[in-house]
Amino acid sequence: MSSRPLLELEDVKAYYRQVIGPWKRIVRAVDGVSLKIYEREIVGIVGESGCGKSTLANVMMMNIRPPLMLIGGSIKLYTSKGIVNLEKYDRSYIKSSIWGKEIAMVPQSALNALMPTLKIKQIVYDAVRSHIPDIKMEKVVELIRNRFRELGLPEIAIDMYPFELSGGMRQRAVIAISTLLNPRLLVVDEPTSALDVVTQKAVIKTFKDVFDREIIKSLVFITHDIATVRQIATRIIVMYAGKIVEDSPVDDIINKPLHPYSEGLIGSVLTPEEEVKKRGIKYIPGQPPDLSNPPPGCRFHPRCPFAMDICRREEPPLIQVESGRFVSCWLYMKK
Ligand SMILES: Nc1ncnc2c1ncn2[C@@H]1O[C@H](COP(=O)(O)OP(=O)(O)OP(=O)(O)O)[C@@H](O)[C@H]1O
Repeated sequence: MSSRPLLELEDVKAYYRQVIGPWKRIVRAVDGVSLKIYEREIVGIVGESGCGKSTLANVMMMNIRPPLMLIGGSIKLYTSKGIVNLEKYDRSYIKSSIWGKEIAMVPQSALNALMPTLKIKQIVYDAVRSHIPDIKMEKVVELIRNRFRELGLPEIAIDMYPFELSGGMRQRAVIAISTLLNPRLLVVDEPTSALDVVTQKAVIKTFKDVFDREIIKSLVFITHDIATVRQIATRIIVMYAGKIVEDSPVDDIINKPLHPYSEGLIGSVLTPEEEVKKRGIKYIPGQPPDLSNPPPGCRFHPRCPFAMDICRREEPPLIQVESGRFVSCWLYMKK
């Protein structure tokens, strides 16, 4: 990992406005998140369903549409031409100048979102034209052919319809397509959840290839599946109820998680793994809070076996406790 940042979020708050019949409520899906993604790293963002991972992915892309609202904070992208504060630009500028070229995303639904009536090359042509309006089909086909060849995908797939490809091949094609213009940062949301274990490995290998061949500089991999992400990530960020609770290098967090929630999460899903098995299965009692009415203080305190008075009253800041390790927990604050 280099120390050159690619993306920096500072105190970002992104909330949904929900209207259910006569009731209105605000869901605080991303609530005061600060993080940096550096060049040449693969960052896994993990947490239970509903903790705000997909919302954070959309915030990183500045893909914010109602009912999601950006309430505050800054999203700084370090591009090849300088720093761009994404929150200051409108959607059309971001779409034409940033997406695909500087930062690209494979959303959760990508596997099924490919238009079934169009061949892969036509889908790619339409997508690339939204970034480069005057590009010719021949040029796009040449780009896809080269990229498919580079990533070991069969070139024949370019002339096929999405339904003619297997799930794994479709996901690998999506990776090839989304990195066609060599974006510096690729953000992927649950890219392997719908796939069987063997196919997951092939998809992970494709991510490794785009990273190792420096087609992209860095990768953000969002998932609830720690077992998969640990095969590829260099750093893990754990989210709980719209906030970051821990940010640590992958081996450190697996061997010695700092936050009680990280320990519970890793212990509940990675128990076949030697280093985790020694600590035993950790069960986290209770449910994550309703994000329209989160508890005061630390949001994890109602489920935390170590909760103290201060945890019920005051929100813990995210502090550095060791080199490269950050945690948001009062247990680590010096008295
Ligand atoms: N379009 C929406 N309108 C209102 N609330 C939403 C919307 N999308 C998500 N939410 C709420 O925002 C919170 C965070 O959701 P988000 O999808 O970001 O979590 P997640 O960690 O990605 O979950 P999953 O793993 O299930 O996709 C949840 O409480 C969810 O119900």
